[in-house]
This record gives sequence, C-alpha cells and structure tokens, in this order.
Amino acid sequence: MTKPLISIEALARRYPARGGGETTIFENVWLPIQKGEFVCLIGHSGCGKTTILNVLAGLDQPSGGAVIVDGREISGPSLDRAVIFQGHSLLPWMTVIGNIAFAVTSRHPEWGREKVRAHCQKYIDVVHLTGSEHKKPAELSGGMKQRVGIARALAIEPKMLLMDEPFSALDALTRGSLQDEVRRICTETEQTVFMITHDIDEAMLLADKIVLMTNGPGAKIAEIVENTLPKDRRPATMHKHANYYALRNHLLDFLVTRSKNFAAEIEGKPYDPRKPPVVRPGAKPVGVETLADDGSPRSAAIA
Ligand SMILES: Nc1ncnc2c1ncn2[C@@H]1O[C@H](COP(=O)(O)OP(=O)(O)OP(=O)(O)O)[C@@H](O)[C@H]1O
Repeated sequence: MTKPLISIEALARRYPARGGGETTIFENVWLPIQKGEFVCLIGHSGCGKTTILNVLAGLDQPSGGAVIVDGREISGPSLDRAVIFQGHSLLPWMTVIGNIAFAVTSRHPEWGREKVRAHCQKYIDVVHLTGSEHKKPAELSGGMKQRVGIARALAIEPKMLLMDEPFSALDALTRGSLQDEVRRICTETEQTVFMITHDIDEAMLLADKIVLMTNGPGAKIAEIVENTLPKDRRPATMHKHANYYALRNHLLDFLVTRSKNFAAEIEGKPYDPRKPPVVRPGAKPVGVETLADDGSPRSAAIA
C-alpha cells in the first residue's frame, strides 16, 4: 500500500468548560486517507465531525495532533482542500460561470480569460448545468445552486474535497440524483473526498470507507467500515445486493447502541486508536482487521 495522501494523527479538540477546566470533544483520532478514496464520517451530533472537517480545511486549529498532507503538516486553508458546505455559499451578484471563474482565477491567476472560461465550462457541463452559465443564484433552484458549489469546488481541482452534509438541504429527488452524479464524478476523476453525513444510505452509496465515531465528549474512532457493495452501485438497485442489509444493519446498530456503549465494549480488549478495527459487513469470511501504518488492512482479531 502506498503512503496516504492525508494522515490525521492523534487529533484532539478541547474547549474551556463552564466553571473551569476543559471539555475534550474528541481525542486521539488517527485516520489515513489514500488518494482517490471516498471517506464518510458518521457519528451522533456533537461528537466533533464538523470540527474535524474544519481542521482538515485549515479553518480550525486542533488542541493536539496534526493533519499531514503530502508529508507536510497543514497550517491553514489552501486551495488544495476545497469545502462544500450545507448551504451553497455562492456570491449572489455573480453568474454561475462568474462564481466558478472567481475560484479558478484564484487558483490560476496566470490563466487568460478564454482558458478560464473553457475550464469553467467543462465543470458546468460535468454537473449538468449547461445552458445556465449566465444565470444568477437567485434564478436557480436549491439543487442547481448546490451543483454550482460542487462545480466550483471541482474546478479548482483540489487534492481533497471536503463536504459537510452537502445534500441535507435538498428535497429527496434532487438529493438522489445529485448523490448519484457526485459518485460518478468522484469515481471518474479519482477525487479524494472526506464527507460528513447523518444519512446511512448516502454513506453506503458514496463512500469506500465509513468511519464510525463514538459519542462525545471524548469521542474516538470506533471502527472503519469498508463498503462491501459493488463499485458500480446505484441508488435504485443497491438494496438488492446480498451485502446491503448486513452493511446497513451494522451501521444502524452502531448509531443506535454501540456509539454510546463503546467504552464498555472495548474494555479489556486490545483497542488501539492508531489502528481502529476495519470491518467488512457481509463479506465472507467476516473480517475484523486493523490498519497498518500506511492505512492498508492488516489481519488481527479483536474479539
Ligand atoms: N467555539 C466553541 N466553544 C465551545 N464548544 C464548542 C465550540 N465549537 C464547537 N463546540 C462544541 O464541540 C462539539 C462538537 O461540535 P461539532 O459541530 O464539531 O459536532 P458535530 O459532530 O459536527 O455535530 P452535528 O452533527 O450536530 O453537526 C459540540 O459539543 C459543540 O458544542
């Protein structure tokens, strides 16, 4: 296995507590992310998902640990790490192409007008907004605005795409088709993605790896679940696959029960936060492994 593109190492975030002392939101979070991997983070409200994403984006400083990208510790925001938030965050006075061009010229100030235009057009076409180039955000539906946000993030060709519940504000139909498109685009472009979601089906559709966080305070990574559905899964048919219910039930069971009882679950067992167990629900034989230093699965039983 190659060296990970991004390595989250011993990350912790603490805040001053009311009445003195500190509250530890999460601690000792270790996670390697390989180039081209789509990683989803799942956990209950307050366990620190957005904080971790903000640290990855360089928008927040950890209280301990570091994020290493390409061998170097990050120290602030960078166009190498593009963020797509829940809201579209478009500039309302600019057109679709203007919003995307603004980001592209920040990335490539040396590019001429025509090169920027052609580059923006490519990503407008990718997200199926051809014909809406000169519309302003107020003339677009919620789904279209979110598409512009996705095109803008992809157009700067970041090393990593960070998404914080990017589909949660959309209606079910738009959400489904946009999820499908994002999966297609990310697979085709081998985009490395780190995404937060509360939606199990969304994680199962999009992610190669689903990272399960225990409840806070003091949250930690409990497990890394490898997606056992086929690579060419689609929203309308993935429930027919033999592994679907094993995977879904595993995730659901974690959120309903194990996320709050995890400390008791691992008591007396060799849990190592540097190498959280890797599980493949439905895969035969059912594997329980740990991650080697480079992020590749390594056989070792914890039960
Ligand atoms: N500036 C701050 N001062 C004190 N506590 C904070 C601050 N910012 C965040 N927190 C706390 O950190 C914890 C984690 O917040 P975060 O937004 O990362 O959680 P989350 O898992 O993303 O939650 P959700 O799923 O609800 O978005 C929360 O308990 C929150 O109250």
